[in-house]
Amino acid sequence: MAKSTSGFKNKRRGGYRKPANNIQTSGKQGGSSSGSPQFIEVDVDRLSYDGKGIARFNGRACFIPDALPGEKVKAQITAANNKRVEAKLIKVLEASTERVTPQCPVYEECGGCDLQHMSHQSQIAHKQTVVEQLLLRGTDLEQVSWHEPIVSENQGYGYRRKIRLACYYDASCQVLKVGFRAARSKKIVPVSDCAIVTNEMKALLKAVYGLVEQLHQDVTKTSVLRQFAHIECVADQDSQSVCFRLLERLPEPVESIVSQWAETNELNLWFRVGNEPLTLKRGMESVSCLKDGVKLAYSPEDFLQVNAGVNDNLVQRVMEVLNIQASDRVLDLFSGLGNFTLSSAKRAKRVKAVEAIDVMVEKSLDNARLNQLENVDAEVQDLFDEAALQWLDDSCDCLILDPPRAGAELISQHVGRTKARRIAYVSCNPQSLARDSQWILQQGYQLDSLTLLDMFPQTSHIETLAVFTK
Ligand SMILES: C[S@@+](CC[C@H](N)C(=O)[O-])C[C@H]1O[C@@H](n2cnc3c(N)ncnc32)[C@H](O)[C@@H]1O
Repeated sequence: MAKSTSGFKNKRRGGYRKPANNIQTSGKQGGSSSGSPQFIEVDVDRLSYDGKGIARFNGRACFIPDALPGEKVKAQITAANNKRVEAKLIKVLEASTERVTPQCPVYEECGGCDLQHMSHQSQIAHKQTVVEQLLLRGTDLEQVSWHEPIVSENQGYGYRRKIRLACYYDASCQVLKVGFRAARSKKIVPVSDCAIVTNEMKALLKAVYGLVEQLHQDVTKTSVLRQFAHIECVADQDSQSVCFRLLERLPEPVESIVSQWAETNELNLWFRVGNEPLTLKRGMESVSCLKDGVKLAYSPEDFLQVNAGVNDNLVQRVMEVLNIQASDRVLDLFSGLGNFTLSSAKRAKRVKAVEAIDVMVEKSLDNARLNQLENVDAEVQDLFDEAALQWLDDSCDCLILDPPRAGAELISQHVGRTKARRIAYVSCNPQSLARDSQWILQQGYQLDSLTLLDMFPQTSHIETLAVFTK
């Protein structure tokens, strides 16, 4: 793979996130006392959990995005306090063998990815190390055992099937800007050549930018272009959908330009205007198909796992490790549209799906009907609320947990009450996973295995499957 060894430009031009712990952004401790920029040359020793290179500088940890362990780099200090220094990469002086050339033409500006400069294999190894360190630190475990990771194809490119495009009408140049936000900034970066999206999404992006161009020609009223808040796009082999999130309804002639555009590109077209309900203007709800034949209907605004290939393998792996028997009751918590519910229902006696959003609960029941599954119950519950514990006692043989980043602390604290023999915990935050694992272990479960899920390659987001048994 091609290596980029020098002249690596700063990719954080768009802005700088002021660190929380009272860090100075003036020259007092970080820059020179005159306030002029301070450049340093340092050796990078390791990566932080969120993928920044860490070096030592004057006895403090110095965090440098885009730098890799084993590299000597020139960096510019952007902020500092007594404990830590923040710096931006100016130049790689000696490159790591793990450094690769990012495929995306807008990688340096866009806030979407932060690890494209690291080989795909090293990203996976790094993420595995982070999970292991956090688990060993946060629990009484002395070692953990790993399954083969579930790896994204194509070296971790071309996988993302769902994106949200930010929109901003720039009155100074009378232009509607559409794209991803730059890192820690409101600036919008056009992403017509985004390298991490699916081929179908690439085609859809081309179509969206074509529509934006047409609107600039046909719609002269700025009051119309201001109405675009954001655009949700979903595109994979199964279907392509777009949802325009609008502040106010578009005038009829403009709406018909958009409808005609959707017709020409054979897209499912949705609008959400202000707080009004989501409406399907053209086409139909999308349906995603899993390997085991399960069909999942969804709209572009629903939570959908962004990496279809990894998700499909994940669902099958969860089914395997839970080893669901025909007499089993399965409890699927944080169930969304029923991604795990339906495959479980094909194997189990009965499945109960629990989720906070009522629309998702309704859709999971619709999805059960779509798959002719009659053994699914679904209900709305806030699983961070003590009231959710009332029905936990002796509720299942197998438990699936797939919480948001905050994790599932309350449920983990009481998980023994479910009487589950096996637990599959799908985590998108290794810190909450480590905390919750300790609660689960304290109730007599053992951690059987971990699987690194390469759900978000080229980014520092970490997804893991942890399997507990009793
Ligand atoms: C990571 S998603 C997983 C969804 C689903 N399991 C899937 O694979 O598509 C987390 C889900 O938890 C739901 N959720 C978030 N907070 C919740 C809460 N406090 N109680 C119950 N569900 C919640 C979200 O609405 C979302 O559907």
